[in-house]
Amino acid sequence: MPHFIDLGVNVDHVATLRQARRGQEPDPIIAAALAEQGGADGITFHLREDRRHISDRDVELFVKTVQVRTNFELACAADVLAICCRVQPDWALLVPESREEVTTEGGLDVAGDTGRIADAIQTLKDAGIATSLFLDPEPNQIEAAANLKVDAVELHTGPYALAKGAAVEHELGRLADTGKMIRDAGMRLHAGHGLNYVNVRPVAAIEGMAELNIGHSIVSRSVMVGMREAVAEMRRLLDSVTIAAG
Ligand SMILES: CC(=O)[C@@H](O)[C@H](O)COP(=O)(O)O
Ligand SMILES: NCC(=O)COP(=O)(O)O
Repeated sequence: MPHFIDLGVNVDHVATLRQARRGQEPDPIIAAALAEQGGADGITFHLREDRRHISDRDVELFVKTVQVRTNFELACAADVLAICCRVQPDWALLVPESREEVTTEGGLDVAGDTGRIADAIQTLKDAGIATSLFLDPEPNQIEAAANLKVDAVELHTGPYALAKGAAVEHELGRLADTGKMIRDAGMRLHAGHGLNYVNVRPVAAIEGMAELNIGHSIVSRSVMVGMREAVAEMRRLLDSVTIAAG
């Protein structure tokens, strides 16, 4: 059966460019509108504790202006959690954060959770926000997520994106195996991190893949061809996988 994959466009790094001069442009709000015109099914944004790119102002405006799904990425930090519950995005994706990291390095350790993640999930649920966890493709993590009854798991595709040679198939296998666990547990299967125009199709072809969240590669392409076209190119790639799946 063909499956139609939602494309979530992460506009964090439009804000990275803006923050390089601490100015007003480029504006991620405008980028999000152009991404929608290019075919985005959702807009993803990560309000980090250090506010290195997306700002509180951006988040307030996204939820007022984005016409497709809003996906608010955050760590289990009380202040950001409170902002998320107040602005009411459609989705919240809990991710790990450390100040020293260049970008997200691994998935949440929900299997080793001492209650902090569970409490954050309940807070989000009480606020009526759909919940997703950013996890490594590890069976114990998926089992722990299923026990917490989250709406989706976003598999961390970073190791796949960095893999070379035979390791690529191994990483794809990990994603497919844990992807089946996620679907069997009744959760939506999402994936993201490090996906680009070259490596995306095998991940998109994983059975039951419902959504891919892609940011850095689309923003990078948009510097050359514009955001609308960069998103449209990625949209065409994902649709070609659906057609091939027939
Ligand atoms: C969880 C993930 O892979 C990204 O959505 C996250 O936003 C990466 O952090 P930066 O956007 O700060 O690189
Ligand atoms: N959750 C992954 C995401 O939103 C985008 O990650 P990347 O494509 O910027 O690596």
